[in-house]
Amino acid sequence: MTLDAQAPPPTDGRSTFPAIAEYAFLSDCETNALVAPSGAVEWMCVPRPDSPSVFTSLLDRGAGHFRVGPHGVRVPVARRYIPGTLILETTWQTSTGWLVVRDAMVMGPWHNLHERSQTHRRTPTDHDAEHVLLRTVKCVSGKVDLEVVCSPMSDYARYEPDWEYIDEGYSSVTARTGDANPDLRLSSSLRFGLEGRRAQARTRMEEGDTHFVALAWSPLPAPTSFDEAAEKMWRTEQFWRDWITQGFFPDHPWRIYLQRSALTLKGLTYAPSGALLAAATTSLPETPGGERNWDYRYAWIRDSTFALWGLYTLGLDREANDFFAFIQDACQDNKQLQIMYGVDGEEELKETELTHLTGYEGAQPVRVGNAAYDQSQHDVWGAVLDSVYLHTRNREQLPEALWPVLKRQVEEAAKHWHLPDRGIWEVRGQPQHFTSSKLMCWVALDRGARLARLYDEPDFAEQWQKLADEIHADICSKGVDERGVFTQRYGDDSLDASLLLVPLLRFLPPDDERVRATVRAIAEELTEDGLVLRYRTDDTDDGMDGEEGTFTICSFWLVSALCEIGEIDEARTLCERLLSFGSSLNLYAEELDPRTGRHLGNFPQAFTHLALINAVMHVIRAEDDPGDHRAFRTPSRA
Ligand SMILES: OC[C@H]1O[C@H](O[C@H]2O[C@H](CO)[C@@H](O)[C@H](O)[C@H]2O)[C@H](O)[C@@H](O)[C@@H]1O
Repeated sequence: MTLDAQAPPPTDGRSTFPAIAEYAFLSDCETNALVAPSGAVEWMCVPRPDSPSVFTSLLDRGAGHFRVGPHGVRVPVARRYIPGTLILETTWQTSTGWLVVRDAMVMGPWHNLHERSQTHRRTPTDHDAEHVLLRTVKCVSGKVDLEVVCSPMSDYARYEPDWEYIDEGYSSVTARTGDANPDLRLSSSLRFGLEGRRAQARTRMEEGDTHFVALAWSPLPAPTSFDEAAEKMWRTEQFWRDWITQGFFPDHPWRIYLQRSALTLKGLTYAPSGALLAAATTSLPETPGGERNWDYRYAWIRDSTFALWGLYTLGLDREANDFFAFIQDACQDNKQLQIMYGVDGEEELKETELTHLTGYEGAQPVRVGNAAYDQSQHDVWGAVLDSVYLHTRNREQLPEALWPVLKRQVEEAAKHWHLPDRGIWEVRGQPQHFTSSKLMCWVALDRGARLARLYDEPDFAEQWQKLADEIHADICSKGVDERGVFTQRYGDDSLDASLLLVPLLRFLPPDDERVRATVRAIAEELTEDGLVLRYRTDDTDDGMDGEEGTFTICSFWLVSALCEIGEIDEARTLCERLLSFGSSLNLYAEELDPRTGRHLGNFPQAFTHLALINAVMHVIRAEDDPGDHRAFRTPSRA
């Protein structure tokens, strides 16, 4: 694809792509966007987060962007989120003045007042996405030349939209985007010129001047004046602050990391259905220039239920209701639970390659869809059962309509636990007897039996408990090597970081020698510069070539597991190090290169943020109660 002149290419061999961790994440809990430090939105998919993208510079420098910033300056002096929100504030200094830009995806009041929503399946709340990306600008000192360039390319940059003016003036324009995306409407206090595939505006701002630019993709009204824009920005700020205020955050220097992770997880929800996305992007490479590039814009049962665990730990439990309703929808008419779905419950996520895109720094292929959707992964039933048990026990309230669905999941685990599968890491090699898959089947039977007791079904409770004990014994005899370390798969001594879940899911108590041996072996033998790999790619047939970075969820799991076995100082040191690797906005991708600190893989990733919450809370609670380092129990794991 030809380079769109969004920035002159560097002449010194540097990448033209921002580092993955430099992107800011915006969301309205319906769709999301990534903003580069230059002020360019380089990734946005509308109307859904898994729709074709309309700005795709993230994956190809010539594939569309939307920039608001000063003319001639590409690097801001500061970027931050307005505290407690997903509103980005970028401060610019030029040779003549200072400019502050705020970016948000607008949240407004519930708007389906006279007719019901076509998209929302969950119980209406007081708020709803307004389908507007809003950018407000203020010159705070001197004079600054402001530049706006909106250059969308719809359908993953396969289609160049036509721009046209909406009325007699210059301030409202529409991009006709073809069939794959809704038309885009741009309204502003500025005057647009239409130049080929771009709508652009330029003006000289003086101290105290304000402007706004709003990009809308639905018939909902966008602001028509700066005052209206400021009011929408304020409402959005209130929405996020009200949400975060429902949580419990310890008075601790690490509070900001917890809040940012919670906000990121909330931003990865898809409110209309209750789904949670694994990440906002597709195909950000796990290996620089490599082929381990996947589409994460879907709802994995595993990632989602773990995310609910993270939110729950902070007292944020309302998202669970919507997700359980999503699962109930997915299983209606006795359908089998899949390991993942589209955000509106789509069952088929056919994987294809977008060969017209260069890929991030040349990493190909760029994939959309995910062929893992029809894999058998035997952790799925335990993930759901554990999540429901966690919420049920502590609310003392049983989700009755869900009980028949849950019973079926326990039965599935009972039927399949002894068979090989693709495992928690979704390997594309041959199915194996993965120990962590069997561990999660034990979780399904164990939590199923506990729930059956709560539902007063003693026969099921007894039958499931018996099988849980059998699986437990099987794992302890075949999934442990002669050193007493839990191994990746039966009959093989390879290590796997998913076995850090053994203490976290209460399979064995933390003072069991096998737990200590496993945690120590992973800490010492499955790390690169102290950060944890999922597994060694040379002893695991995952169907791919090349190496991968350290998997950050696993590094945070190690922090939690070290706390469990009483190694609090080591846990704190590792946690501090991991927190220092966060982006300047405290966001995380899937993986880290421990030598360079470079983030790799999709971004921002729910897995990493949910594990950060659990790790940080483990350390904080262990510090609060030094006499009993094992005082912390995740709520369901007593
Ligand atoms: O390792 C190959 C697999 O990588 C992806 O899976 C990973 O991401 C999922 C979503 O966060 C997560 O649930 C899983 O545990 C991870 O291994 C990819 O989605 C797969 O298609 C691919 O086979």
